[in-house]
Amino acid sequence: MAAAVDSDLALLDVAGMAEADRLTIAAGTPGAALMERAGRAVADAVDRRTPPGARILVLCGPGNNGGDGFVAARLLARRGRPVTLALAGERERLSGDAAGMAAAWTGPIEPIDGVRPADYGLIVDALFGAGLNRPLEGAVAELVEAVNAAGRPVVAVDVPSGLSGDTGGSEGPVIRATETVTFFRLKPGHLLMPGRSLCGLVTLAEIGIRADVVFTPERPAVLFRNAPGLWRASFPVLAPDTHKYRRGAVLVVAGGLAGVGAPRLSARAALRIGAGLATIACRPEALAAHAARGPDALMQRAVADGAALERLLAEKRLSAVLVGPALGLDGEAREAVAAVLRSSVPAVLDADALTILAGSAARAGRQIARRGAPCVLTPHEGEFARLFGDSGGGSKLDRARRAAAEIGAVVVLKGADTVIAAPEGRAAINATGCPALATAGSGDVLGGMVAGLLAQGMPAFEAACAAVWLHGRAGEARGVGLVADDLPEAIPPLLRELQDAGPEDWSGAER
Ligand SMILES: NC(=O)C1=CN([C@@H]2O[C@H](COP(=O)(O)OP(=O)(O)OC[C@H]3O[C@@H](n4cnc5c(N)ncnc54)[C@H](O)[C@@H]3O)[C@@H](O)[C@H]2O)[C@@H](O)CC1
Ligand SMILES: [K+]
Repeated sequence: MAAAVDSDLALLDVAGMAEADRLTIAAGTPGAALMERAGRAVADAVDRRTPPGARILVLCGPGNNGGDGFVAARLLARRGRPVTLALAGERERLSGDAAGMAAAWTGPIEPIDGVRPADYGLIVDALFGAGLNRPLEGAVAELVEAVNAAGRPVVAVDVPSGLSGDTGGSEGPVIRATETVTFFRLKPGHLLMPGRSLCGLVTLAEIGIRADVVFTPERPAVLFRNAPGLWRASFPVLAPDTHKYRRGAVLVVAGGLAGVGAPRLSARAALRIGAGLATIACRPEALAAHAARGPDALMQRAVADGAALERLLAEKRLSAVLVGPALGLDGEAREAVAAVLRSSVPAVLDADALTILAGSAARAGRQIARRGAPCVLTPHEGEFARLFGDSGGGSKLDRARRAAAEIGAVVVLKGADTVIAAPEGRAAINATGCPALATAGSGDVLGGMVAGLLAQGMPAFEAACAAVWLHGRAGEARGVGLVADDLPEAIPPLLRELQDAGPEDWSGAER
């Protein structure tokens, strides 16, 4: 993996950020210098958000997050801002750089009880950041509720207080921020739900942490936010002399008459994302129904049983297979999933195929290991739970990563904060998309997009990340009122946008 190329998109969890801090300090940058720059970034965000006369309330906690708050307060006061600073805890108990920054603050330090957030034009939340280790309670919890009730703009330092930077969750009250200023790299909690919706705008500030010291070939980034920079290098490009088989042939394994629509959405999406050929393998009784519906570019083949499907899967020119959408759960459906798992074609398992594997992740893992071709699983939370149970618990990121390692396949755990995890440990969190994507058939389109990219030779993790990102953007492009049929049609303009931007400009399309 090209760690250097991807490190801009890296995410750091709490432990990773502490390590980045430690390595940078060991390489010669004092911790106080980092804190000074962090505080300045916060003060700059406040300046951008408030008119000069607005009263600013800075709420500081007992650790380094509070230290950043002391710096911001000092700089804002120096810029002529009316600043009130309140400290949760006792000043004498501050230590290290935070104590140094408190000493440099020459204004009064108020206790937090008695502070009325509604009296201020903006509130800086520097109560707790990466060091949060238990739910907020007592006076601090009440203060957080009062801040949220005041309805004033809130600039949170690093993460909204009460939120876990690792999981995006909280077990007690949590600040609802207008903007969150974080440092060096985003944290998983900024992207995972509900964290993403509590952070407001997330601003990333460079504070002098050295990427070249933090990410090295021996210690590459493994967590990422999903953006074109993560997969652009392997995204298919049409060769001038290409032909349809070289572009890749996708087989979508469908069920009977009752499920004609879903596999067609998948096949259409595979074609739209660039596969040269898409064929639907269906039960004989469904053949006429498939043939009667567009688009004419789609092919259909009747397969009477598992053996017939195996012959199709053995065709040399086939380059990816998708099984699951509206497949059904009967004996024939089971045979189809087994045939795909025995084949050596890059595969996407979705929907009913995942339900068929429910409770047998270990056996499926052995089959996947034997097949020696990439495999991508695209469960939503329900399918994931049926297949992997709680997968050891923890955050959505933790669960997806453990599941991918367990089953030896790329796992796409879908939702507003889709996580894509590879078996060797890499994972990405996606932030494109919109609630309108929660509609029937949307997942079938995604499965087809992954299969279409696999068919074009994209590695499984990159194919899954690209498909998820583009699927989200397609949803945004169509917006409210979309139906799944719209999504494949929204793909070509996105491909053109990416193509026209050129590799060096793709960062402009990142989100
Ligand atoms: N890691 C880095 O590279 C940098 C970190 N900085 C700041 O440092 C922060 C992390 O600092 P700390 O590790 O000191 O952690 P925090 O400042 O987040 O909080 C730690 C303190 O809060 C207490 N605490 C935790 N949860 C509590 C709860 N629920 N109720 C009451 N007390 C609680 C802990 O016992 C500890 O005293 C970051 O979030 C960031 O704002 C910046 O100064 C710049 C550089
Ligand atoms: K905070």
